Amino acid sequence: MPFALLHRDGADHVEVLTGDVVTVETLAGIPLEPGRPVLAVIPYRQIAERGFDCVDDGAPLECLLVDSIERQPLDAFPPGDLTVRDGGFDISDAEYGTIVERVLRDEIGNGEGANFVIHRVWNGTVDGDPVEAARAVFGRLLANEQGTYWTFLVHTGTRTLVGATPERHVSVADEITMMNPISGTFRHGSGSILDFLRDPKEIEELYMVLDEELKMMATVAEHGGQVAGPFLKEMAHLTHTEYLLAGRGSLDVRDVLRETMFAPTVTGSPIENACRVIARHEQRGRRYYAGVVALLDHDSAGRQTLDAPILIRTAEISPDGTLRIPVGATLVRHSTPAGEIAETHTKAAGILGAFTSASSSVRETSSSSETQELLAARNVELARFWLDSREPGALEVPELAGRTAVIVDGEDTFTAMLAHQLKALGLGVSVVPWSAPVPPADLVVVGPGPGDPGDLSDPKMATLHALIRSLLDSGRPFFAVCLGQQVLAAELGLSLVRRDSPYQGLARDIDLFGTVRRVGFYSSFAAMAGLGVGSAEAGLGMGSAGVAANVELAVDPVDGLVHGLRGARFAGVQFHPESVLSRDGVDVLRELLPPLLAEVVSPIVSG
Ligand SMILES: C=C(O[C@@H]1C=C(C(=O)O)C=C[C@H]1O)C(=O)O
Ligand SMILES: NC(=O)CC[C@H](N)C(=O)O
Repeated sequence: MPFALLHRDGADHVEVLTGDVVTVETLAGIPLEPGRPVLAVIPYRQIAERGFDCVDDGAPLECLLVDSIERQPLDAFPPGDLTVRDGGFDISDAEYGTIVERVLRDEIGNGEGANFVIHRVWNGTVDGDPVEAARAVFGRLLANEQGTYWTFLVHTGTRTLVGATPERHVSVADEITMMNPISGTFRHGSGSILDFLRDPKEIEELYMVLDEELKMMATVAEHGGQVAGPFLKEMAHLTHTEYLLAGRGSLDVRDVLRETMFAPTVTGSPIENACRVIARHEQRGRRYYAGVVALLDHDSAGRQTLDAPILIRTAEISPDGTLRIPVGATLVRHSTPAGEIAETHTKAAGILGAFTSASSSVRETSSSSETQELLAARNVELARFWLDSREPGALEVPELAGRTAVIVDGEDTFTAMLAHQLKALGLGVSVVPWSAPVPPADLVVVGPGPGDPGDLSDPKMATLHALIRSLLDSGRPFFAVCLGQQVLAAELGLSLVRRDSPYQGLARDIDLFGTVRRVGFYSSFAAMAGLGVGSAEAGLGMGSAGVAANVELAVDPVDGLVHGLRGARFAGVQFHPESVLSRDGVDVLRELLPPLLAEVVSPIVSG
């Protein structure tokens, strides 16, 4: 008989759900009707619905069609007894460390993205009835774990999932959509929480997933939103750092689930390429790891609701007693194999501890005025654009108001954030994929994207080079961001270099055409100023006829790499004005865009 036990978000009770289970192929196939909640167990392979790569292990999308929900007190689920044997990770520490090295060198170092989560699986065998074992563990997690978003047990008849996940993936209630990026992991007893909070790797990791989830929010909360945090997420064995994002949207909750498959905290960014990187380096399916369990329902006013935590810190027990506990770590430019190996052990320890011992000893309260100060300091240099709410029209620029922009997406949904910013400046904005024709607009924006900008055997790069060339030749106004900027620089005759140390998820102050700007980078490549390295104007005699003589470069005085460039009808920046890391991103757009549209007759106006 299928059932689920849910202890949600610190409630004083457990919800006991029963009903029948159906298997569906797609998220759109989840049968959602008023008056009958559905608990859907969504495997990672579902990400193929977005057209993204994954190793297909055939794990089914199962839905519990809920007939009854009963509330029971927490003490109705005491910790129980069980035995686990033959345990160990499927890939050794050494093998995992080798994968970490490879991802840092071949992927992050090569412009494929900023952060990637690679998992490994602790396998064992549970003696006796698997459902009874899962109940015993559920009771132990209720008693011993803390800071969980959901502690739960789902038994679909064919499989049993039991876990204590800290992380809300996405929720919708009262028309408010919320997401909760959690990243940064401190193992209790491993030193000082203050050192953890000051560690640049842990700080940058959280910013990167904040950026990636803001991209998702820009799609699913189209009416705008706000960021709260950072906060500490204190669990029994470890403490994480987190932000909470809230916004207003109007999508069907199944579309919200599809647009957010799956969290960057368990995949990476940019997400589409992260899925390729994961498939390439993991070479096996993820089953339910990094997927979600989702409760879909309607409220008393008939509006849809959704509550969906991420399937991490979750064990799967098969009918034959096979136990799987998958865990992963976020790999970023500062990662070390030893550090990430240790992190997978730390994360496994919470849920594994519930299988191997009835009590949990480690528990710490880390919050203090010092921790609060360190957390608060993290927002000081972030973009107020994403942190504050403002009156409609507050940022409008007269030269841009009423004009149109089309953003060409190079496989990084930073374009959704750019679209928000350009709309705030007054532009009418559309976004098209790089593979589609570019429709008429006053301004073309060539967006960021993963990959090596010089690799013309890559169809995306070839297309973007051709696009930039035709924009240069036609004199149509355009703006280029990151990958777009690299392609633009190459078309202007500058050479591209791979940075010794990637600028993936890095904020810094730069001199941009005479003004100091704090901006965020997500790049491994950059253009090198040809002549006159170190000067702000090195554009003369760069080769490519016609345009080069009038190009102004913003060059880093230390390494001679180009942060930005501009001509009469175009401008490009190597950083991301749309990133939450770019405190001055909107100001840069307000400076660089209006001159591009000066004296241009709108094709819309001229018909
Ligand atoms: C990937 C996992 O956890 C995620 C990754 C974290 C990190 O890298 O610091 C922290 C919390 C989770 O968002 C996992 O538990 O398997
Ligand atoms: N964000 C981007 O556009 C990155 C561009 C390029 N792939 C690099 O890493 O340099």
